[in-house]
Amino acid sequence: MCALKTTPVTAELYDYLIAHSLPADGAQRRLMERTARLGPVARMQIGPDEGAFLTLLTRLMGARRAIEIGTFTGYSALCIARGLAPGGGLLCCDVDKEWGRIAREAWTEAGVADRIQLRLGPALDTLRALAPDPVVDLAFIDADKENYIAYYEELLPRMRPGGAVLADNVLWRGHVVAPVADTPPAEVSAARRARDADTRAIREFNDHVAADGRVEAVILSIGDGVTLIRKRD
Ligand SMILES: C[S@@+](CC[C@H](N)C(=O)[O-])C[C@H]1O[C@@H](n2cnc3c(N)ncnc32)[C@H](O)[C@@H]1O
Repeated sequence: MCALKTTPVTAELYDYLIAHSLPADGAQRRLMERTARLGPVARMQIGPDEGAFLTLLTRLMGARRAIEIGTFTGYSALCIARGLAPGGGLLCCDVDKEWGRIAREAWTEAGVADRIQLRLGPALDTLRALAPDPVVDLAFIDADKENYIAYYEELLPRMRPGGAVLADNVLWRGHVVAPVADTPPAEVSAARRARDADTRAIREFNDHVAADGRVEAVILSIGDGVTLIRKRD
């Protein structure tokens, strides 16, 4: 085991790091408030710290072509769009029309709607329909966990050398290191079975990326864990 060098984040420390990071603008704050009113499902939205990270990384890379898998009400997309180079564009993939409506309203309010295209439908279909050319600068995977490897395998050939794929929830609230039964007892609830299936999918994804010689990657303990994956030159 390695010596633990990561500072555990308390609620107070979390507020502190948000207060000392690139602040959310008015449109981003209003979208977070609008999403919070949806109830427990709002948990799916990334936090403002991860949002600031997405904006800065997009800007640092000078990204012009970006893809997002899993858009929900549009917050992470807004963060990426905010960092795009002039003339850049973001293709968003999701299946939910109502959340897409909220996202489009927020993007319009933020003045970035002209940079974002939302495709409603299974993201794998959307990705497979894209040209195979390696032109994408940045991709963000944050949708159904069982398809993470499939999304990654569709995205990677389309990334430019040096391009970055980011994957969210790779620590899965710590379940990646918790025991998961391969054949759960009959009394285990459907919710628990779904969570275990997602845990297995995330573990397989993490193993897949770590063993992939085409890329170099680091897992960052931001939010629920984000892997930053760079396609080798
Ligand atoms: C965790 S949420 C995304 C949160 C978003 N990135 C944010 O920070 O606000 C996951 C999203 O993936 C979408 N999703 C689930 N399965 C999908 C699929 N097969 N194709 C496209 N989107 C899917 C869901 O509708 C949901 O909006």
